[in-house]
Amino acid sequence: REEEEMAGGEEQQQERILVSVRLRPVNAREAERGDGTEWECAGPATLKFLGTIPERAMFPASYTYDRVFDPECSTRQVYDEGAKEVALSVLSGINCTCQTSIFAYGQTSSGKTYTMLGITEHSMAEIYAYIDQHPDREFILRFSAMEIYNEAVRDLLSSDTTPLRLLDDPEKGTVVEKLTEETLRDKGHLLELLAVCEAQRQIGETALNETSSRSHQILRLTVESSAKQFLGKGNSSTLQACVNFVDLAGSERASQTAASGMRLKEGSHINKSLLTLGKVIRQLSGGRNGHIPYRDSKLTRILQSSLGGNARTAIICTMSPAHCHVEQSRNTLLFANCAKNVVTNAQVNVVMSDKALVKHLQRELTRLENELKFPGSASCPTHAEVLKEKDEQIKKVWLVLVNHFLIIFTFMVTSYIYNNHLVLKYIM
Ligand SMILES: Nc1ncnc2c1ncn2[C@@H]1O[C@H](COP(=O)(O)OP(=O)(O)OP(=O)(O)O)[C@@H](O)[C@H]1O
Repeated sequence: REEEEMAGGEEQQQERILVSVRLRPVNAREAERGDGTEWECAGPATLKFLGTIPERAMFPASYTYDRVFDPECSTRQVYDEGAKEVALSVLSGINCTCQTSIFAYGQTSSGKTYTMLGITEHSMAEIYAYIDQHPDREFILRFSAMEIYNEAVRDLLSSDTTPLRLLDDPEKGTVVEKLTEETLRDKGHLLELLAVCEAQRQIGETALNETSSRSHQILRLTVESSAKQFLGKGNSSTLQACVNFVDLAGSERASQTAASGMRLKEGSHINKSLLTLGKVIRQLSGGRNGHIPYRDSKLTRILQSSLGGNARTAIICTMSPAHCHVEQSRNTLLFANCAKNVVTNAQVNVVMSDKALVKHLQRELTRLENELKFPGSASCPTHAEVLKEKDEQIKKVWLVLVNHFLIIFTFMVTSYIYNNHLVLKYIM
């Protein structure tokens, strides 16, 4: 029955990016400097600028998002109210050709990694809990991980540090060539791989953060599921989806991070790609007119489908409440303001086998023929009208049946041509 309900396949839902802001507590360094708190949460969705500096008077006094979290909020609460809905949509078949993504964005030392670690853990735990509660379905989970360090893409599940190339695939968009994809045995296996990623990621010390992430990290979990009772019978359909957990490197001021040499170079790459991300978001928030500069950075190329189009996305913007970071915090909020105006279209997709589709249509035909033979209800005015209506319905079903045969045939011919002749373009 579940398989039957899935017939028809695709449904579009227009929605906005879910945007929340998390204030972290003042840290020891900021407290030592005697830096006061410049921001407070005035309700569940409003952030207030306390405006203690006269020259900041032109800043907006308050900002509204889907949710704001004060320094006392736990990561669990941030997950529940700012990410869970998006993360778990991976289980309802939001299409894999679109991207379900959760981003952490903010200046260096504002709490992105702290937040994303928790969000990833909670999401994975709930995905596995869901799998345990659905023994009637067969799940296949695959995991991959990459980082973008100094504009080079690196596989975090491989010890080979050779930069990976980006390819333009006509169907999937930008794909990372030769990226390792592990099929997960169980939750323990996933935790092992997460630990490998943590160990492999580029971390460095700056004046603002002892363990500053020097790269953008993208963890990707792909979930495929089918109903067990239909498996191997040729009439099964598969739900496919994937979710990205994106921990961006933080924007930074060289004067504040006291960066020089290697750290300075890293900082300039980070700022450049974040600038492109900002431009893309700004352009998208204006209704996607004109050129959108996705190709100006590896980050925006890889995340293109998460940002516009066929996507479901949550962004958690992290902020320090301290006085010394007001300028950077304001930039973060400007980014958040643009992000909340970006509209995406999530498609719920079911990959249905040809046989399943034909069977479904045949069953519908039989049902209509039976209704015609045994008109059970007296609600129709005349027998002739009933017959005419049923005739029309049968014609329609036949038309749909013929159409689907044509689509399947065209698809098979196109696949044949594609497999034999089409070569992906290689573009770095
Ligand atoms: N909400 C929070 N509650 C308590 N501690 C936090 C919170 N957010 C961040 N921290 C602490 O602040 C420090 C910096 O956090 P984190 O490394 O997550 O920042 P970041 O934004 O990822 O920085 P970078 O961009 O430099 O990598 C860490 O020691 C972290 O434990």
